[in-house]
Amino acid sequence: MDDPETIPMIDMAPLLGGTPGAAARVAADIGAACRSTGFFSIAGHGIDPALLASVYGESARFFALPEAEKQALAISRFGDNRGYAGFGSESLDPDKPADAKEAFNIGRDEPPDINHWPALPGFVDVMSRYYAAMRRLSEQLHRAIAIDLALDPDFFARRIDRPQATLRLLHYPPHPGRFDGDRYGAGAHTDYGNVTILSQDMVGGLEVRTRDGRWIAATPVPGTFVCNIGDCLMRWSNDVYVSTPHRVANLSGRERYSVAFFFDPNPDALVACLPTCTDAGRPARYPPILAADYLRERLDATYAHRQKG
Ligand SMILES: O=C(O)CCC(=O)C(=O)O
Ligand SMILES: [Fe+2]
Repeated sequence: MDDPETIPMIDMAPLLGGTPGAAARVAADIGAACRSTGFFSIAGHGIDPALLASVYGESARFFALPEAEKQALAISRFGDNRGYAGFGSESLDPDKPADAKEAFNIGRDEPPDINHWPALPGFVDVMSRYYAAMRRLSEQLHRAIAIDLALDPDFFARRIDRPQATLRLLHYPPHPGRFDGDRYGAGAHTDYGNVTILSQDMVGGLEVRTRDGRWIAATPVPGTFVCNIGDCLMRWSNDVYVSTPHRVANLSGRERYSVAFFFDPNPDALVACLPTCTDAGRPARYPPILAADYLRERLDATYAHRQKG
């Protein structure tokens, strides 16, 4: 479990329907991963494979739309982190050239639904169902995290019931030109929120940096998701959990599609050092901050169009 070379595979089924003892063991496994590499894969998660297949189908249809139709939905037109991010609009690693990818972001769709949807029949229904399923899974992960951190198992529940969660469809064309180690599909970065749940196709290309600085492949495994801790939960847990750099290089010569779900707390959740993550030898390292302010800070650093001056 603590081998920094591999991303552990955790069967979530006992957490969802097992005895309290079995659930506690899953929580402990998740916690061990969150403390070491900050990455783990999950099986037994209960997500319908047919729904996931539909998400990939709709995603491919969306990215195949004419450029003008996609640009009409550009995030930069709306400024609310929803919509289309075209090639060159984003540098996850600000020291590198823009990422070789395009993306489409969907935020919470409870009324009023302020997402910028493409005119594709079926798209909204599929994405809304997947968003809801990912939200439930994120809540279950937070319950496990609370158990692992010796908090009330429901500690996070009322802090994540209006989450700032984003479903993000991603498309990486074959890497442009010869790979020179400079331009990535997604430059090295950490995620911003609490947890990310990622589905990737079988093409591969996601890499994770180990604690000792080497990059290891997060090899695709059918029917599973890759989960990782983001900076917000690292801060909340006083660095007990780690948010780990990762990147994507699509050197396969094929198109790569992935689907990320970034789950961040309620805007008004106070991210203040968790009581069980501090003691005399480990004072709180960060001042409290509202989750909305923290997320805004981090997004501003990524999107060129948000940068002022
Ligand atoms: O596409 C992937 O496999 C990972 C994407 C990612 O890390 C991100 O968008 O934050
Ligand atoms: Fe990421």
